[in-house]
Amino acid sequence: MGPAALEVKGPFHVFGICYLALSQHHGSGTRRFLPCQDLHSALPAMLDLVGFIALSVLGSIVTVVLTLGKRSQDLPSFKSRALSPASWQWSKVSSLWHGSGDATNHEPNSRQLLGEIQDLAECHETAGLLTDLIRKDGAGEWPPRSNHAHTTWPAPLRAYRGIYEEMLPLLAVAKPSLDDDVNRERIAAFRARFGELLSQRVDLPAVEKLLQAAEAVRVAQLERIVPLPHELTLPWTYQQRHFSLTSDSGNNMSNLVLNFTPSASYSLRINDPAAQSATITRSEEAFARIFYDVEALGLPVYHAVIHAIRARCRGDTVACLHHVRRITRHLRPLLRSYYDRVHDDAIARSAWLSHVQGFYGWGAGYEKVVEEEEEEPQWVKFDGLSGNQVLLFQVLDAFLGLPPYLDEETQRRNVPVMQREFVKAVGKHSFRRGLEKKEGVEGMILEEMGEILKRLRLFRTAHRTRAKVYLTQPAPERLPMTAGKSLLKSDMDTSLEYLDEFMLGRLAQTV
Ligand code: HEM
Repeated sequence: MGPAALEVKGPFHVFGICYLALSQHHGSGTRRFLPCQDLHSALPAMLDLVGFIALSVLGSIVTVVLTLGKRSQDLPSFKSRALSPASWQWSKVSSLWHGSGDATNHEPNSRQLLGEIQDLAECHETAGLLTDLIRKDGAGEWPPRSNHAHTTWPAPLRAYRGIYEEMLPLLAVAKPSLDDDVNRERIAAFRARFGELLSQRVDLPAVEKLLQAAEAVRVAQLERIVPLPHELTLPWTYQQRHFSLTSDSGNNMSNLVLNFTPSASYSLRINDPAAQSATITRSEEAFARIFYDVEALGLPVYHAVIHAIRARCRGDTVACLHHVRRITRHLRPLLRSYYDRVHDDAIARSAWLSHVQGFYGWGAGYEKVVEEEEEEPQWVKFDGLSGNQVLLFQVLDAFLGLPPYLDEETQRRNVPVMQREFVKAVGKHSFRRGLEKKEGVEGMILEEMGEILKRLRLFRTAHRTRAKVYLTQPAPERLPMTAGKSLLKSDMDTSLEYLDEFMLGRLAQTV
């Protein structure tokens, strides 16, 4: 995802709280203030940032509720609904040989896929890790279904939802002001109101008690930069620990995917439909929905990945081919959710940079890093949310034996630990490079994997072009910045060159 505009080094907002089970964001503790000049340049965006905190909090609430309430109900049935792998997968083996294996009508639904994956947990490391990921971070579902029925939430958490609703109209302005005094005044008014509502309505000891009940281990609090109300930072710290993420900025799962209800309606908005144009609100939703769809349509891909690996391990090349073909087939609708939306008609270029991207993209917060040879700790800025955190692409890359796009440190900051482990195991068992036979079923598998690679290259080529179009829209109130790479160079042309290096580099690696 991308770029955006303003570098908010400041507060890091909270959250990725939405994770399903107590996800992340941070917390309280010591904070550093930004240098004045950074704060000054960041002013127009601060409102958004603080607004985002509200959303994050809401997310964390959702997460907590889901964790506490839903797991116990869902997990047993998750198991009982499992299908036997043999019940569907071999129905059209003969057609595979002719490359026409269309098992669409035999594809299990997501409930069945979940059951299948769980049944395989004991059989293969990748299935075991995916099962853990789905059970612990998804409460038995994938993508995680957060509980948006807030009247059912534990009482201490309900206050957050009310505050979100009250603050929503103040989150975004139709036309960002370039006048610093005006912005400063809005920011101060926003924060004052937000702080007032939080301190009046949130029973923090009760919130903490609830969160403590869901957590077994206590760890040291993380340091922060901008002072945020304790009512926000405390729940975030718990979630951050639960998901083993260090970034204060949240991530794709917490800040986007979990804003959808179990029936896939977009629930936690940034732009208030009562106050913003339809173009803005439609663009925001279309953008967010790509990430939700990619994860929802990713489940059969993950299922096919573990089956393909397992089949390969036991030397069953026909089964392996079948599952590799399932991956290719599922990629079509999955990538369509990107292709059909990332254009001006669905996500207006005039709205994206100014009213959508910033909320997701700001890299807020710093991490203290002590290098061996350095006496003084270094402060490393967190990235915001980026498409580079999406599980699906990491799994596909690993399956094809490509090196990870994100380095280990960035993964540790922005990718939940269970997702990291699943991806790592898939990479460990990747077999494409070991396929030598150019004929027979092995040759067909190799060819099919080449098809997946081709689709990935196509996505990366299209993404490079489309991203540039969105990044080059005028947004004078912002500094050049991207979600994944934080503050860029001083002007957009140089910044684009810099970004292009990453995208081009990744394209070159996709072979
Ligand atoms: C208009 C919207 C978007 C823009 C401007 C944009 C921009 C960018 C930029 C500049 C990068 C390279 C820097 C980085 O690593 O963050 C990037 C990486 C990436 N983006 Fe986006 N992005 C957008 C939407 C999306 C969407 C909707 C997806 C997928 C659902 C996505 C998936 C990725 C992935 C997987 C990467 C990592 C590099 C790769 O695998 O090729 N992006 N994006």
